[in-house]
Amino acid sequence: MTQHTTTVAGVEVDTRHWIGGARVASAETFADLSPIDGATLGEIARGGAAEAEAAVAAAEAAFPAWAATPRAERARILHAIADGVEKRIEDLAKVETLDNGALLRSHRRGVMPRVAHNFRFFADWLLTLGHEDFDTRGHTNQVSWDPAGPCVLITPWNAPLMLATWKVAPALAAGNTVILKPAEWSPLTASLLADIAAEAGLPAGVLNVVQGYGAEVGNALVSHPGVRRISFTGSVPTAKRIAAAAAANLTPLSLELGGKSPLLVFADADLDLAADLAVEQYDNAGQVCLAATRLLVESSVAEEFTRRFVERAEALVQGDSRDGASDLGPNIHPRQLEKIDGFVRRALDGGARAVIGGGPNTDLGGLYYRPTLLTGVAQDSEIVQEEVFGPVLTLQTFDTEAEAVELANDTRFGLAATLATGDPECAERVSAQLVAGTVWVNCFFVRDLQAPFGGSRHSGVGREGGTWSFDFYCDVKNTVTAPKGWKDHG
Ligand SMILES: NC(=O)c1ccc[n+]([C@@H]2O[C@H](COP(=O)([O-])OP(=O)(O)OC[C@H]3O[C@@H](n4cnc5c(N)ncnc54)[C@H](O)[C@@H]3O)[C@@H](O)[C@H]2O)c1
Ligand SMILES: O=C/C=C/C=C(\O)C(=O)O
Repeated sequence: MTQHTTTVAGVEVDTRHWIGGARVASAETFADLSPIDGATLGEIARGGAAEAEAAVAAAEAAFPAWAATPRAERARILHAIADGVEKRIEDLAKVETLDNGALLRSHRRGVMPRVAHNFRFFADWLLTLGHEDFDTRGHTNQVSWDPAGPCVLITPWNAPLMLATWKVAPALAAGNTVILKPAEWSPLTASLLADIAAEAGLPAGVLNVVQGYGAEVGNALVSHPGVRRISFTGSVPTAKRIAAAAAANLTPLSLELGGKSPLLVFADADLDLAADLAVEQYDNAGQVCLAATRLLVESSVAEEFTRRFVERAEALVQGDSRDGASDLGPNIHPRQLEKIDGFVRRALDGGARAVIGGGPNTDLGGLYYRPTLLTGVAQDSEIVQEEVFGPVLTLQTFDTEAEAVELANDTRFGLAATLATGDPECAERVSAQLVAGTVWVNCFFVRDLQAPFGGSRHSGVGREGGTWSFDFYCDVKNTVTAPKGWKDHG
């Protein structure tokens, strides 16, 4: 008999889909492995075209009633989901850690509280959306935020529940129904979210979770003509496939993609702060889209900066993600480790030098890669141009502000940039010239959910966050009403 649940870190997780308020199995399953020790965490339902069809049908059927639910009631239910997340932070943190290998302490303290905040923030923001009235020659214009319909949300494995709920919450708040397809390398917390949402009173069919491979059920979902919005976070090659599928139905898209973001360190920077910011780029074993993986340092301080950076990087503890002393856990999957090592090997063969790291951590074995810093890298080399998505940074130097900007902008990405400088005018001048969705000055990863978030160039299409999320997830309407007794003689 097929098992429909698995117990992970003492937490029972349903391994089936959640469609129309019911658990649905598939004939086939796939194995979900833990990056920490390679253990099989569960056999997960492997959806295909039939499950995609059923999920879209459920989302279509649930849409009219949810769209007609008063905003205050939708907001109340989203807050109840946040309450449910907060009650289960420990369960969610433990399951996510085993599933994607990120640090347990980060999941407990930062990520899962942020998941709850995603729901609270968009519930509250919904209630602030105005009916902006304005006047045109006596006529009133009234802008309204109408729900769009079923939304397909496709998410990656590097921060599974955080990145999923950053889309689920605004999509639901806007009055849409949702089909969430989590990444196949980290499917578990999405299933727990389905339980939490049902317990919070979210009506059947409003949130559906479909498991399986991108090329199978993912492709069927994004190709479906009944879908009104597709929001995707993931890699550039997948984004191109999804955009092509969406084009056939003209389905509006939001794409949050990869990056190769710079950290610019100017000579007048607080070098301790700059080194702290640089070392932070190893967080989540480098599997962060926003990571500033290219350190661009003014020549006159490069040696001193490097010394302070290396001192900090060498103090990082690599080990089991459940251990509170660990700063860096494993990478997600053997394929990812091979990919990371391939980038580093080719860079070293091409003449780069590893200041620290440069290969897998053979003391720990498994999927641990040593935090790596490469110098002697050419601007047009693969290691400078392509996203590694592992704990690998490069360091290049510059002599002038203009050169710093030129290097910073010289990739096909434009997700984020971080500046370390003591001169606010320099920060302002440089920020104005950078191609990036977010620029942080003397800080990193400070995220206010009302801010626009997204990437330029190949880092994405569109922005989400605050009103930008509702702009995407709603059919925005303008109703123009003539004054009483008005006749157009025009
Ligand atoms: N900009 C951001 O906000 C952000 C945040 C996190 C990660 N990322 C990026 O995500 C990437 C890492 O994630 P990944 O390796 O999981 O990305 P990926 O593109 O391989 O997969 C992402 C998701 O897309 C699905 N998918 C794959 N093929 C599909 C298809 N043909 N149709 C529909 N769905 C399909 C996968 O199953 C998965 O759920 C990195 O490039 C990273 O920079 C971006
Ligand atoms: O790995 C990428 C992390 C992205 C972060 C967000 O999307 C966010 O903070 O909302």
